[in-house]
Amino acid sequence: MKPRADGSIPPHQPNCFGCGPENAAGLGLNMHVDRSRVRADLVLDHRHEGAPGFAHGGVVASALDDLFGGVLVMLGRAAVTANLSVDYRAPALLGHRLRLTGWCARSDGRKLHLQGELHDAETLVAEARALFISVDGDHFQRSGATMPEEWNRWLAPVEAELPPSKPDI
Ligand SMILES: CCCCCCCCCCCC(=O)SCCNC(=O)CCNC(=O)[C@H](O)C(C)(C)COP(=O)(O)OP(=O)(O)OC[C@H]1O[C@@H](n2cnc3c(N)ncnc32)[C@H](O)[C@@H]1OP(=O)(O)O
Repeated sequence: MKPRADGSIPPHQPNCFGCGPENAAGLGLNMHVDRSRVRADLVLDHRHEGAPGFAHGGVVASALDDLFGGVLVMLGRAAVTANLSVDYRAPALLGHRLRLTGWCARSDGRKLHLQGELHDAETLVAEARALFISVDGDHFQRSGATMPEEWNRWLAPVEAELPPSKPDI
């Protein structure tokens, strides 16, 4: 799995909660590569509500987690979230166009240290740090479900160091 020629990132799989177009309960993220970052716009609605008019914090965390899944595609690494930390800086308002940005701060063997931000125009709404751990195909066999064809190439183990990247926002 890799970004398309136009920089857009294909869904992890059609039913992915974050980016799958066939998941009616999903967030419908459309991600794209912008230099060494991944970006996506997100408009949340009443399905995602916590306090009246505000997005649920868990939904914000899910969006950032899946955005990191887009960074994995950009990097060509198959990995899973080991740790995700979110600082909520301002309420995420329903109906507003929110912008997600994610990048790889550094890698250390199997460990990928990813960072991301969520903005509403110029307002920083949330920032996240995550530890992802590279995995191979055996990790996903445990569900017993059929893996998407395009994951096969992605799931080859990779140990090489990745160059650091920083956001430009
Ligand atoms: C196609 C795919 C794409 C999939 C993309 C699909 C869509 C993307 C969606 C977003 C991503 C998700 O939600 S993923 C779903 C949520 N995540 C999961 O289900 C993962 C569940 N956890 C696991 O399966 C496991 O714990 C792993 C794979 C993360 C690690 O297990 P392991 O492989 O046995 O490795 P282990 O030896 O424990 O750890 C390796 C090193 O990492 C460190 N380490 C491990 N966990 C942590 C931790 N929480 N905090 C600090 N450090 C940690 C260890 O100390 C060790 O350091 P050292 O001793 O080497 O120094």
